[in-house]
Amino acid sequence: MLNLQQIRRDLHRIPELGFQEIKTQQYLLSTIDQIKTDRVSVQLWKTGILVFVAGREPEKTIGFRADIDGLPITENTNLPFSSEHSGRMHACGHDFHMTIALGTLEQVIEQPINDNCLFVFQPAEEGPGGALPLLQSSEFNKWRPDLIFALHVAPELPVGTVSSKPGLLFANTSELFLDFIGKGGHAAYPHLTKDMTVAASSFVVQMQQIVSRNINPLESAVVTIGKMESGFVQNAISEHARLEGTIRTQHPQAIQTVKSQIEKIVHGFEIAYDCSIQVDYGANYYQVYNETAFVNQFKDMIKSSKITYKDAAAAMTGEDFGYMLKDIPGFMFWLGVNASFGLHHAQLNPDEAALDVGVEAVIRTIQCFS
Ligand SMILES: CC(=O)N[C@@H](CCC[C@H](N)C(=O)O)C(=O)O
Repeated sequence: MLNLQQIRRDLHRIPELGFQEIKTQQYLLSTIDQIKTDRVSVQLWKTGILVFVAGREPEKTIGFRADIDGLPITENTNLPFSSEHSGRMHACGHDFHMTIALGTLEQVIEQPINDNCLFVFQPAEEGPGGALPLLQSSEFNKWRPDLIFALHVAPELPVGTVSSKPGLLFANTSELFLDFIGKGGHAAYPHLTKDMTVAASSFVVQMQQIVSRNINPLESAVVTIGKMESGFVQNAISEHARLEGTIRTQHPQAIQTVKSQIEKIVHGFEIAYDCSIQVDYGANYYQVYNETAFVNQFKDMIKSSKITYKDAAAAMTGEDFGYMLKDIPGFMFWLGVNASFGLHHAQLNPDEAALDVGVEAVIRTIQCFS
């Protein structure tokens, strides 16, 4: 029997960024090898893995997706199994998602169900996005599921709890990268330079009015700059600044509204600061929109188990799983992991007691839809 706590800790030590999940893929493959039988077929897709388990009397294929990448965050938990990869951390719980998928896979192999199951270990959820190219791949389409679901850890929910809602669960997103190019020089001669620290700082503040003045107050949108870089030394004026952020909206079309406002501000700043500004929107994710019938069936099934069900509110998090739900019926739910620090925090430390709850919720969901 797989030791899920050990697996989670092993995976936690080796976080890798999107499409660089080489060690993670190796680790997953060797674990799958330990439990594989002749019912099981394994297919690699880039740094991800697809595992197909043939059912006893299959009428359809049920998919479960687990994302496998880490984040460019330096871990600060002091855990004995902290990240061994400098500047990388499983700060979004994907180590939990993978472990729960493996634990469920083991159970489905040991006690096969009627329908086929597809376990999707998907790379690059945090960026640049693995779900969309995977959906279009021949590897995925060979075993294309008839329905698919996924979970995400929720630090604010107690262990033993799951949560979901019909309709919109996660937002539409777009990454945002802005490069400001001006003219550097001595700190004492600002009049001879085009100072990109001042331009970029002012841009961050100006952008905060986009949502409040352009989005219907009854709808939601977020513009966040998570990273700001400028200059080399305290006594020189910076000729290059870079802002990295993300746009989130409740409605798909509102992403365009925000982008077009950003472009207007860019144009004004190029004139006002006599500089050039390059805009790159990086990866864009479609909203996670849950099918009502699946969520209701899931809710009823959970209520008949020891796990607690809570109705969720929509969140402004993003997920490229939204692309899968755009094409394939299904849903996503939150799994409580009771942690004091939230997702994307360097001190995130989910409670490992949630691993067994996750496996139970996933196996019950597969059985419920089979
Ligand atoms: C669940 C979660 O935290 N997902 C990420 C997805 C990132 C999408 C992309 N890199 C972006 O920032 O727009 C999130 O940050 O919500």
